[in-house]
Amino acid sequence: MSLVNQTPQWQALAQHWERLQGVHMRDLFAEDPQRARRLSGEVAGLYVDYSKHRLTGETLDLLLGLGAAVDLPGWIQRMFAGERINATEHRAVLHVALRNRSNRPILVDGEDVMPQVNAVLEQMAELVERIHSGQWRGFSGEPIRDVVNIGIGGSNLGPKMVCEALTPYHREGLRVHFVSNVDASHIAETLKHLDPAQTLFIVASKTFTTQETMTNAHTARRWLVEALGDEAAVAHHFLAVSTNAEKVAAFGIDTDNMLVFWDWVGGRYSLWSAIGLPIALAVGFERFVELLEGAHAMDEHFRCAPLGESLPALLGLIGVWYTDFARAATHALLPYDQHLKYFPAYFQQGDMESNGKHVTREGETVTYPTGPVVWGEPGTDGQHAFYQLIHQGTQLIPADFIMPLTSHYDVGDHHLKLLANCFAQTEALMRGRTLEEARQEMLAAGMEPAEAEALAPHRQFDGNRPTTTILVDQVTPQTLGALIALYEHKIFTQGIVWGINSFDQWGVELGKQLAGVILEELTDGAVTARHDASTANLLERTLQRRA
Ligand SMILES: O=P(O)(O)OC[C@H]1O[C@](O)(CO)[C@@H](O)[C@@H]1O
Repeated sequence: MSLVNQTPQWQALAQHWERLQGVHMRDLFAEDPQRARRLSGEVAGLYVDYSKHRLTGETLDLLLGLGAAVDLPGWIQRMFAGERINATEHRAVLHVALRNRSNRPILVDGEDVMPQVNAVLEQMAELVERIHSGQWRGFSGEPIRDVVNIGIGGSNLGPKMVCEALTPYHREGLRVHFVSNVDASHIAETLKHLDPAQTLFIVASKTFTTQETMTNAHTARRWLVEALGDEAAVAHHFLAVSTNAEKVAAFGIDTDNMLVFWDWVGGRYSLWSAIGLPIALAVGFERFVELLEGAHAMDEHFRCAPLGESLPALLGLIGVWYTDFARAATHALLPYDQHLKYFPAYFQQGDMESNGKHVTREGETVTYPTGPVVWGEPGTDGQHAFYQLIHQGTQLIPADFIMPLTSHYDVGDHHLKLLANCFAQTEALMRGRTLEEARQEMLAAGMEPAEAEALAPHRQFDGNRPTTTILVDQVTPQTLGALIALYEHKIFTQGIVWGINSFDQWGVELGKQLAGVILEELTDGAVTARHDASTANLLERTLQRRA
């Protein structure tokens, strides 16, 4: 296929944006009392309001036309059918199989993957039971009290985000920690408080070659063996989750203590696999299954709903509208739930590693923006930090507000205040405040007319700033599963529209390769490779100062 921006559907959207950019959402709401009802939907416990967007029925028709032009429905079917849609790595993309609670056969090269998926789930359930019940003993016979997940990127962010999000469901008696950074402070500070005799490490790495993870795993191993005085202790204190049995065995972890997953599970889509073991340990295996169920409900919606009713597809297409036509460079994720504090970081990897691509699947350079910069913080902290720019800055920042209607913490009127803030922000971002409104408010408060006149431009807000509001009754394993799957499929939708491969990550390779060369130089104390003048100078200076 040629570039998507050469299609008539794209051209029509570009012209449509020209016409629509002067239109204010206030007027769209005033013209259509049914707008909020029409532009919202409910799936798998999520209520999604996408009415506060700079779009009309015509915009949606054009966007859906674009989705049809790139054969989005066909690509969805290809993913669910186990086709090798990750062409640069010759892999299927089947995180949906990991949570396929219907057990419908999903074939890769003619083989149903569901029996393997179910076998690992059973293995996880048994392991969790053994650890929770105290049957699993450490080398000196003590039960496990602390679990340390050692992994990075997709082998860290997913389980860490979900464990934090489900804090109200945590079981007593077992603490789960995460170590990812190769910065020694991360592992040193984590281990400082732990008793080796009661600590279990999960070394989580799809490849089992990642420098940071292997370094941390070796440090943990040394710490354990030094404390317990015997290499044999490793078998009692280390589990591995990986696709690479050979490397696991080479590290010294008994492959009986290994949980597998498969090359058709992308790292950033792997929390549903055995990579989710820390989640099952933190909240119990039944809750982990509920998480899978929530995601499965969203998967079924994405697989079966017509594009015009598919919430992930609609959110994806609306995202394309802003990225490519309104030229918004970033997208904010703003969860109004303290325990969703890692949600933006999780989808930084999810979105930016997936859609931060500059060539199409066929290798042609794109001439339109692809994945936006994703960022965010929980409300209300964000309100007191960066919302100023979202309200009155010169950049257009579409933002998602994620709001549970009830809290797990019944404390005074905190939650009402949180709700009020969330709704107030989206209302203010949409409506803004005109110059005249700003003036009148100040005069009504008794301000001198001259001062009111001078201040009015500062207190005026354009509004017309787009937001999506996602409501859940409560953050539960099910609603969280559905929420994550919603975003995964949104990212998929956008990758298909942009014609890119959302499932490889070649962009992280070069840095890794160069780090290998530089590490050797730093270890040997001599700069021998060819570097640019800046890097060479920095390395020389580092070597001198550390000598
Ligand atoms: O699970 P692994 O193989 O250690 O990889 C960790 C992470 O590194 C990356 O390859 C990026 O460097 C991610 O895609 C992945 O999630």
